[in-house]
Amino acid sequence: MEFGGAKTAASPRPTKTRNLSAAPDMTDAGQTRRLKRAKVVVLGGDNCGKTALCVRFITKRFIGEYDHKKEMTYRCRKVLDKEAIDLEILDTVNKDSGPPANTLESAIKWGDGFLIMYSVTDRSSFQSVSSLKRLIDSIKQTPGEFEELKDATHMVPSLSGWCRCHFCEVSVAEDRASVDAAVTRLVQQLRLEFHKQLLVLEKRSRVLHMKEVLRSKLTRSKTMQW
Ligand SMILES: Nc1nc2c(ncn2[C@@H]2O[C@H](COP(=O)(O)OP(=O)(O)OP(=O)(O)O)[C@@H](O)[C@H]2O)c(=O)[nH]1
Repeated sequence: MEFGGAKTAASPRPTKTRNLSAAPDMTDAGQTRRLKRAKVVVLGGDNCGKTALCVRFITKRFIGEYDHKKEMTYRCRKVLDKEAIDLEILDTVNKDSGPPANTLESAIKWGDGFLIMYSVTDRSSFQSVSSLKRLIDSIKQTPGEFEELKDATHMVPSLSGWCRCHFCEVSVAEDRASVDAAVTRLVQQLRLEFHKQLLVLEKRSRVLHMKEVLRSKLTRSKTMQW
């Protein structure tokens, strides 16, 4: 999970899909033991730059104004850290009163990884970071450390540690590399998680295999006694 400030110096889902470059589950590693696809959800307050970030990442361009009233899923194939990955990036809409809770919840259920954005020129967007992280933690059952936050609510490094998120400072307008770095960092974390899950699955299947071998040996020796 990532969160970041922007604007200066950071399914089955019924959404429109825009395929801006090429084609894309965590579980689909094939035999190559690598993460081939990932679903990323971009979250954040109103006008904090979510669409700008998605468009910048995919097309490399910053166009300034974005006609964006509905959530949109972008698909692209990217080579990040020298490995190709098919990404589905869901750009959520957060107009004024915010999206209906069920829309946000289903977006979070759908996603593998999350970019929570805020704008350094909009304090309220920064304040919404913690509620978004709480929502992700409750839906994905990931650990948060909210009870430890005391007076440091407005300090970014504290919020980053408190949220257990990596923090990136991004300028979508002026620094494309910072956008790529933020997404790459998220994909690195997803790859790490994927490999952890793979190891757990392999361990489980080895245990099951050993149990099966032992059971068949025991059955055979009983048969011989009879
Ligand atoms: N100066 C500057 N402006 C930015 C940056 N990123 C986005 N903006 C501007 O901020 C405004 C909002 O950007 P959007 O990408 O539409 O924000 P959003 O979060 O998708 O907006 P909604 O989903 O409609 O709430 C636009 O006018 C962008 O041009 C940035 O890095 N620097």
